[in-house]
Amino acid sequence: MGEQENNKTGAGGNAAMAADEAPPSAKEKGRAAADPRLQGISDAIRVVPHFPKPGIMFNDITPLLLRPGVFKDAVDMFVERYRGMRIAAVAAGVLALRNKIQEPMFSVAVLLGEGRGGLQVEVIRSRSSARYVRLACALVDGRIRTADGMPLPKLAGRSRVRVGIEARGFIFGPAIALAIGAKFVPLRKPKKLPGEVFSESYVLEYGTDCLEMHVGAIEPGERVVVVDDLVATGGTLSAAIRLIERAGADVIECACLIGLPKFKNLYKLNGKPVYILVESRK
Ligand SMILES: O=P(O)(O)OC[C@H]1O[C@H](OP(=O)(O)OP(=O)(O)O)[C@H](O)[C@@H]1O
Ligand SMILES: Nc1ncnc2[nH]cnc12
Repeated sequence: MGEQENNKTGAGGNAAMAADEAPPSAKEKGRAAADPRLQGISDAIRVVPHFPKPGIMFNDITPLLLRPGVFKDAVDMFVERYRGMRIAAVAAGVLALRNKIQEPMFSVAVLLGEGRGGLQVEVIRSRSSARYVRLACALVDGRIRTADGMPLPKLAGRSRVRVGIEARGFIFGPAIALAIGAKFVPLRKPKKLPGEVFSESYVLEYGTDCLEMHVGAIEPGERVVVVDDLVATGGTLSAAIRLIERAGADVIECACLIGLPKFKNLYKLNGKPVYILVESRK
């Protein structure tokens, strides 16, 4: 699967669309551009030059959090986008399953074969040292084949999950999750979660880091939206997407309050779209 990215700004600014997706209609663009809440959100973000190190224009969301009306506007805009989103029954992408087959750390999938029905994969997912969950499925272009007759809806799942990335993602994620009736799954920095974890390293605008997620927090087939305050290089979101896909779940979209224009169109999110409310002012 080729990597492509898809930025959608709530401000209606230069959206770069995935090749196979229709561009937003003039009506959609007009509605987004006309939303008066976006100006208030943008104005409430403070840009601090040379923090945390020289050359970085730091986008500080704390002034926005001091203004409950603006904070609520930001949460509401995400809630309005995701509340009515129809959840399709797809367990995981072919890319994710192929990744699992190649990854010794998560060596839980075995390729059974490839036929007219698509790719047939046996997934054995470790939940704890004592217990294993065994699933067999085949996925190609969203079509699912079960190898042991497991009913499709049960395999695919229909639950909604909202994932928040430590630490600023935690500010927005739970509020949005509660409003849309989704569970909230924290992705944390290393050595914070007590249970068995998946780990992913990534590169930041100003360093490197690692994210962890509890094994079992997200089930195969669950549809997930990843929330963070800001996307710069996209390294954090990419790591989050990899973690979630390793759990066999499907990332529907990434949602960020702020996008940094200097990285626009440069980050690779495994073809996952990112919905951005406002672009950084400087
Ligand atoms: O697109 P990227 O280049 O990955 O950068 C974006 C990430 O950087 C910031 O978090 P940071 O790691 O500074 O930590 P914090 O949330 O704990 O403040 C921000 O909250 C995003 O998570
Ligand atoms: N310029 C920036 N401002 C705030 N958070 C960031 N995370 C990565 N780059 C950032």
